[in-house]
Amino acid sequence: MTTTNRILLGVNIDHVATLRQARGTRYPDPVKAALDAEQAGADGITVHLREDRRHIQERDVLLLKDVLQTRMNFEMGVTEAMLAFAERLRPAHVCLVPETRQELTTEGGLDVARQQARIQAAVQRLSAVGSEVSLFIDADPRQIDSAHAVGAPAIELHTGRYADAHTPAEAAAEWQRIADGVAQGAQWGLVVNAGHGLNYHNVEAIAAIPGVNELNIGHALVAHALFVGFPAAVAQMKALITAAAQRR
Ligand SMILES: CC(=O)[C@@H](O)[C@H](O)COP(=O)(O)O
Ligand SMILES: NCC(=O)COP(=O)(O)O
Repeated sequence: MTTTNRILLGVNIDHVATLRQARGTRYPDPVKAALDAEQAGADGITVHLREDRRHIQERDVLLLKDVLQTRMNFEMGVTEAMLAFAERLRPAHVCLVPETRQELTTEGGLDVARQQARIQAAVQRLSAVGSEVSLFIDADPRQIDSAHAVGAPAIELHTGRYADAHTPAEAAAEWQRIADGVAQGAQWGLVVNAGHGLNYHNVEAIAAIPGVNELNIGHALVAHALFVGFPAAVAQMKALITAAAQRR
């Protein structure tokens, strides 16, 4: 496995939009948050255009496409409408995620193993317009093998179960599952990212896993920004993960 001490921070701005949508106002603007995040050290900006449009809107994505100086990581469900939208948008990265309307948040990874043909077709369509396609999956050996089999160049391992662990033993077991998943993905030559539920208290152990390329972090960062401001929240997270990655 080729390892590097460098780790990237993808800042997810969905929940800036959540606050705006709660009142139907023009503020706070996720586009401003994205620009502030870039200035504070974000390596990329992640947005999830959900089918129910509960937070990010098309308007946000189109504006971001024009103004971002880093790169957009566009999260989307695997539907014909979203595929057609992404083909027109041509983001630098697309992350395919599972989506259901009732869920509070993305509760698990994409089941690539059970829908290989459908995911492979999506990977091919998005790769054809120049996007690097990543699959948001659980750190499950079968799903990682399937991600490789369908031709995805990248995966993002779902860290939600690690973040939600109730005991240190449970967290350690989930951490090990993720570390094993990173090693397996790297053996296949995949770019391995991780994210979901990461915060200022639990992120360092994940950032210290050799081979992790990028962490996508949103909810905790936006929450912290309420108290310290968006640039400081991003800078603190970037410093934390950069220092942790030095310990690899
Ligand atoms: C796919 C993922 O983990 C994040 O984008 C997350 O979905 C943030 O948005 P929600 O909280 O709406 O799930
Ligand atoms: N893909 C995970 C992501 O973008 C951010 O998830 P969260 O930090 O908002 O839970």
